[in-house]
Amino acid sequence: MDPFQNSDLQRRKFLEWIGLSGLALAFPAISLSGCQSSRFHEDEKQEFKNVFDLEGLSEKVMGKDAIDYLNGGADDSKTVKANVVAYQKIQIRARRLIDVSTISTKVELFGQTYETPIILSPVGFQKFFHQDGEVATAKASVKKQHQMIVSSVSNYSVNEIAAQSQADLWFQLYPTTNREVTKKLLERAEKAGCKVCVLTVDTPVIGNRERGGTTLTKLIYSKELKMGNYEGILTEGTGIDDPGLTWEIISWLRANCDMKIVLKGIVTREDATLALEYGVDGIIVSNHGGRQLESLRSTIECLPEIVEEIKGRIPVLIDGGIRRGTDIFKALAIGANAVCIGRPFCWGLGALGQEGVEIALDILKAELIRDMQLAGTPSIEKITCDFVIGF
Ligand SMILES: Cc1cc2nc3c(=O)[nH]c(=O)nc-3n(C[C@H](O)[C@H](O)[C@H](O)COP(=O)(O)O)c2cc1C
Ligand SMILES: CC(C)CC(=O)C(=O)O
Repeated sequence: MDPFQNSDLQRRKFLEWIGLSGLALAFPAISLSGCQSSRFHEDEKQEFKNVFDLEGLSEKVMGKDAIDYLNGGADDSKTVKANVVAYQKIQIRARRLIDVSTISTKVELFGQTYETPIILSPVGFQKFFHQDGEVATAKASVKKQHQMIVSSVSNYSVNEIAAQSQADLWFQLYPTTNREVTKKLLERAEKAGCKVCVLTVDTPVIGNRERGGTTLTKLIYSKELKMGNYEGILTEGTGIDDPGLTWEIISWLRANCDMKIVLKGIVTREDATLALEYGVDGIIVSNHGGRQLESLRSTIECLPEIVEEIKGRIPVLIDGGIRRGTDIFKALAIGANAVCIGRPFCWGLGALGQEGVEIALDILKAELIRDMQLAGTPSIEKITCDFVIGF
């Protein structure tokens, strides 16, 4: 496994891939070497029509282990596919002759206004995709004004990411089997300025990642790709997933941190009810991008019963399979307050570092805005269930 990407190779492969290898000579200023400083010629950016173009490039420049780890799911990846396919079954009901000359994508979550409803899901080990890892992602999220959620198993620590990017981050927590260690993780996140703790509840054990083989285990024990948040605190025998976790964790978190608590991984009405009873601040409808339990429903199929149960009392977010502006539109119409994306921004990161993440975010936001114009919904609040059918 070679975790560190060769930037010159990325540049050469990129130019070959888009059939512009001549540009290397014609535009010496267009450089991929040292991805942090690379800037793309506008014409080159046009080559990325959608996030799948970034996926294509990421497959050319990342190693096989990294691609398998990123794109793989549990067992036969049926739920990975279901997440994507389910959006195609839903259709949009557009309204006509509505002034869409100005579009607002602003949303309010946890008492704060966000420029867009598109949030970056927590994704671990981002240095495996690009040497600048989570710092590149965070810089792109700041520049493009999207919220980023930092994974517990990030390579850069939450503190390093915040310091290098000036981002206001949310922190995703995998509680360890040792509460003293978990407490220190929370302290680190709060010190880095995080106001929201996203507690992932779908990982009592790690799913059967057949496609990636032993890659995830190697990542967890890698000396080169260390897990920054655990530096100096992970004690011998402490598990980073806790099969003994129960709803009791919510009151423990309340007692041990001041962050808002958002549950990530809710897929049923019953657990939405319990989330309300335990007083969490929000939920993310998620099946971990199909990486944990195989044969779960797609998340967009889970959303209606959860929205019905929550009745607007706390924000409901969703992730899994979102690849197009129309997918975002459909999720918002069915009742999500915001959406999160995982693999699409990682394709950008793997392909081009920070610039690639920016391109992925630009593409999805531009698609959403155009779709809102075409559907006749000038603001996010206008996107209601009257605008979709077939869910
Ligand atoms: C490579 C990879 C690593 C992930 N790491 C984490 C993680 O550390 N914590 C977590 O809660 N979810 C993690 N997830 C799940 C994502 O947060 C998210 O739920 C999922 O990627 C959404 O589906 P999508 O990739 O189809 O957009 C990971 C997903 C991927 C693809
Ligand atoms: C299970 C974690 C260690 C990483 C993760 O969330 C993932 O690979 O999906």
